[in-house]
Amino acid sequence: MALVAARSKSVIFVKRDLLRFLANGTIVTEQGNPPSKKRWRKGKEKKPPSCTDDVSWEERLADVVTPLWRLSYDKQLELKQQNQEKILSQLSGHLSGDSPVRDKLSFPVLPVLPSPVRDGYRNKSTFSVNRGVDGNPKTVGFYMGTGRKGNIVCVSGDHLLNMPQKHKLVARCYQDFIRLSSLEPCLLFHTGGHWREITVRTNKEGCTMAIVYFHPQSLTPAEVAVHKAELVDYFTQGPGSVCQLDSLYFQESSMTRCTHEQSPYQLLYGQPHIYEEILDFKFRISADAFFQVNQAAAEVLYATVRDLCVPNTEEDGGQTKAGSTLLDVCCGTGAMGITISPRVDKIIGIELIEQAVEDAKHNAALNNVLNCEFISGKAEAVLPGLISQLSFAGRCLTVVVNPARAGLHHRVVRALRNQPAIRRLVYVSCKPDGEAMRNFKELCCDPNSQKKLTGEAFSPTLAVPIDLFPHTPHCEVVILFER
Ligand SMILES: C[S@@+](CC[C@H](N)C(=O)[O-])C[C@H]1O[C@@H](n2cnc3c(N)ncnc32)[C@H](O)[C@@H]1O
Repeated sequence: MALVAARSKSVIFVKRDLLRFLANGTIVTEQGNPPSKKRWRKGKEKKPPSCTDDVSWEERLADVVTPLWRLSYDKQLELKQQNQEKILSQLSGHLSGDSPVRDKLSFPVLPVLPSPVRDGYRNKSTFSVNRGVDGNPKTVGFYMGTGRKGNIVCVSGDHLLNMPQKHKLVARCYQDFIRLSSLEPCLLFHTGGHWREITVRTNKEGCTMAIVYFHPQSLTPAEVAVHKAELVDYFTQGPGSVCQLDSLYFQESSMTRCTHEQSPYQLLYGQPHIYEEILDFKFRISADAFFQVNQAAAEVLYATVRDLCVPNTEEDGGQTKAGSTLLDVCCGTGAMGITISPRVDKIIGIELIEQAVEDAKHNAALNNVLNCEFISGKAEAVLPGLISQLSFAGRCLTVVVNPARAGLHHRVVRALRNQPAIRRLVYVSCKPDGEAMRNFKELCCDPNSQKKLTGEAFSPTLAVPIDLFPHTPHCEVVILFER
């Protein structure tokens, strides 16, 4: 599903830009060519096929998942820079009342900070199960096409540049396991079957967690238990032991995505958590919790966020800013707040996923950070009341927000905008041209009593793009708003 979605807008945009970018005689393939018998030529010259060439399924998949893979990393960064500037000039244009004009930026956009690791950087991958190119319905990889059109093809991700070897190995073993299993795969929910995706999480040290998703259909718990035992046996004693899994989870789910509360993540084997290090802080991550997918680039991101939230601290000799509070909205496992905690008096984090909040509390204690408090709930439900309860006399209130792609709920934007104690707001987004743009405009527009945006307007004063996703068109951007 995710892949099908990823294929839409951004891929089309990149195709167009790639064509423009490579205009000097290089032809970029079109999507939708028929499958080819040509095999993937690993290690050979990356020659882009012409529009008339047959294109292998592997190449087509790489063009969808990592559409910049043919470009040098410098060219990828150049393209991302242009894209970020184009998106952010929309905001400038909107604020000045002009139509958005390219290059007309009213605030600086720094050069994209590169990812320290370019290949195999992902620490989390989810592989689907579907019909392969050879028609085998027990194929583990990434699928293209849609169920509605009946043209789904699942292709192994072994050649994808952003995927680490360990994730590929676990996916291959899972495919081997389900091919041995007597149960059918669950290709479409309404047509039955059981084996669904597998998610693999790894950390810098190579620890590995696998989460298998399973549709129980009408199986009894005792029948499901037999297949869970086979799965454990395969990965601990059988051929899958080559993966050296540190944890094996199992989730029985009859929906596309279930939270732990809706259907618990069952630990079948090993350690309940995976740990990651960022800027010398250690973080526990639960099966269900969000964590940035590129650990090395996440360090660049968190250092940037910290410096924009609490600047000049180095010059102050690393002193805590007296009377300062930081609100970390959509805080996940607490990584942003905790990495900023030495520089402020108090951190308050808000997060929807309960397991992530538990992780955040644990992480504060794990790092001996005593000035953090984490609240579980929807930011739109928690924040308006919280902001009105806090006393700000003489206190400096800074906010960092890092919502999911859906952006911030308008009640959150309203509460932030209408609290005069907030002078600095740092917005972190992996999709600034989507719902986040609506948030930016509401933070910065003239006061509007109809929309209940009565507080003084913010202005964007600096943007720092950071490349967390080499070979893809995506980029994280950190925008500083001040007033
Ligand atoms: C992009 S992640 C950022 C997490 C964290 N800042 C980090 O760097 O790891 C977005 C987070 O927002 C949480 N979230 C989504 N909707 C939310 C809401 N309405 N209220 C609070 N948190 C929400 C998600 O569970 C997820 O942990």
